[in-house]
Amino acid sequence: MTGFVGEMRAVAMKLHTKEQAPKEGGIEAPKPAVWAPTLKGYLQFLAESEVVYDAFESALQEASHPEYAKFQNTGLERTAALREDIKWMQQTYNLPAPVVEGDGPGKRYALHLQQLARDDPQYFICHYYNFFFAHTAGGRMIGTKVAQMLLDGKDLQFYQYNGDVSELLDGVRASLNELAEHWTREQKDHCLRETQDAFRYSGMLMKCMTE
Ligand code: HEM
Repeated sequence: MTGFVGEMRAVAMKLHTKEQAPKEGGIEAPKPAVWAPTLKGYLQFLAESEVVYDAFESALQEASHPEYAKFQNTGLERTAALREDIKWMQQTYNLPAPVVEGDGPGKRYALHLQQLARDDPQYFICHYYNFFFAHTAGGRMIGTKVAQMLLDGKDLQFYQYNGDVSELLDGVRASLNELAEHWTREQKDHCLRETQDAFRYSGMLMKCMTE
């Protein structure tokens, strides 16, 4: 993959375990014990994720840095789809509305993103790339697995896009590369250094599935 997106991808792939991404993962980790998501936990994960997508999408709309406008209405937005899925899960499985706590992983990440969007565009863009692209790769794999285990194979709106997702991703890759052309080498390195934190925050969200 060319341009700065290629650099961001290479750093992200090294932070995967070999179990997660056998071809490119760089981390040797013991095989996890049986992974057992629950309906309640998965619903919580969707609700926490909605808060995070909303924070990303609102910050991009607000565009406190004008270059964020490139990432408005890309077709990768997920907030509306998540709202539908959350309603569907509650109704179908007769579950209470999930409560998103102020000190939970979704709200904490959202708050952090609001601050980064204002104060540190390179860090914010690093989170944007990792969060939105992870969802279409490993996120989709997890979604398929959970659907088979718990939802009778139901394909949630969260995993469905209007149009060909690989074309949507290519459009965003081109915008990311264009944006980074205006960055110095120091700014690019600064952006890449935030990848680990993007993994850390996403990891906290994913933990909800098994709780
Ligand atoms: C259980 C967790 C995960 C699994 C199983 C997983 C798996 C994968 C796999 C197999 C790929 C390669 C896709 C391909 O190009 O063929 C990938 C790509 C990627 N993953 Fe993950 N991943 C996980 C978690 C994460 C997390 C937490 C992040 C960061 C927040 C992340 C960020 C990315 C990015 C940025 C790519 C590149 C996507 C692209 O080039 O389009 N992944 N993941």
